[in-house]
Amino acid sequence: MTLIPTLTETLSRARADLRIGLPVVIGGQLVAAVETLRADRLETMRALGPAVLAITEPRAETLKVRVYDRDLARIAVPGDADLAWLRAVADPAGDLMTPMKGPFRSPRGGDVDPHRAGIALAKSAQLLPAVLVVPLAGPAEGLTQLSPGPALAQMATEAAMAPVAAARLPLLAAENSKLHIFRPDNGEAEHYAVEIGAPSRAAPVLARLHSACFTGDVLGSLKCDCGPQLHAALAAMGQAGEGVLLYLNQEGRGIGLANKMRAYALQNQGFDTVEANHRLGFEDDERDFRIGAGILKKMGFEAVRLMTNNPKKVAMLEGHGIRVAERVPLVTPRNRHNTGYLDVKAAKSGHLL
Ligand SMILES: Nc1nc2c(ncn2[C@@H]2O[C@H](COP(=O)(O)OP(=O)(O)OP(=O)(O)O)[C@@H](O)[C@H]2O)c(=O)[nH]1
Ligand SMILES: [Zn+2]
Repeated sequence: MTLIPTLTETLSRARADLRIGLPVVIGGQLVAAVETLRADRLETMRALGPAVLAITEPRAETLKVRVYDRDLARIAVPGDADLAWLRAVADPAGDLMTPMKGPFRSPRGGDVDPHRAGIALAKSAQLLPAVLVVPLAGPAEGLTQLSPGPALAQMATEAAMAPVAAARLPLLAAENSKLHIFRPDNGEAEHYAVEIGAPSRAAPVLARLHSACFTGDVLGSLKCDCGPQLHAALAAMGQAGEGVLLYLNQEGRGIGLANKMRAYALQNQGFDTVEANHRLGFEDDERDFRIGAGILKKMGFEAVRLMTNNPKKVAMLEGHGIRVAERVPLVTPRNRHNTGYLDVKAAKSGHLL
């Protein structure tokens, strides 16, 4: 029994630090998220040594920055660059109005795991994936400290998840329903499971893995198909008398609502849903599907009849120990606002629509 924080707990602190604008120390480097960095902290950091801005490969592609480190790129921060310059590299909002002017100088060689761990933390904090990295010579009192290798390994490991509470919850679609709450031990968002009826654990259960969409699920946005899919899935389970719907808090395919709104703003400039994610520096889909598989297993389900049009969800579930006995299509009506989005999902993401 010890009071010293575990690596998972330290990572959770580091994520919170980046969100509020505090740098963290990763492998002797001071690392700060560009999105939340304050001007006075930037000054303090720059006084310590040569500053490097680390961005992801998709963002580097947009900015025509050389990528020497596979999934990430480094830019030497010019002497006269201020916070606005850093933000313009990180945030594509102004790319078309005021394009960033290169050429960018890209350092090579050396250990980039601190940069990589910093970007992974920024992503998991749902910030723009861009971090400022400055070498640190002396001690850094009060700052969270991490070793890059173990930090990266831990972040790639499946989060432990525990059931927290459950209660009966009569729904319009099915009066005999129960809501279960699951909490990951890494400080990330809780996820929910709606259990309808009393499905047998011995046969494939009618299931839906639904990713949170505040705009579609709550506001009735016409830009996507999420709201109608959520209600159609619950209605189908109500009609069948049983089923399980996981409501996974992976808003915006895992990038968070703020970044999804940045992506929508880019879509208003003419980019499609996949291009917008890339310009922001994200992959098309940043969701961790092990979470859904883990919750199903925790609830005692081994096989599902999965309501989805996304073949990747089927493959991911099968890859993580849940047998998909059948794929049940979940096609909802098109409208003039979502038809382009649905076409792009079919063309670029392999959705069967
Ligand atoms: N980044 C981003 N996320 C979006 C956009 N439109 C919708 N989303 C998110 O996409 C996710 C859709 O999730 P799902 O409906 O579960 O997944 P799906 O991969 O489309 O697959 P199925 O609906 O099962 O066929 C939600 O988290 C939405 O918030 C967008 O333009 N950009
Ligand atoms: Zn949606």
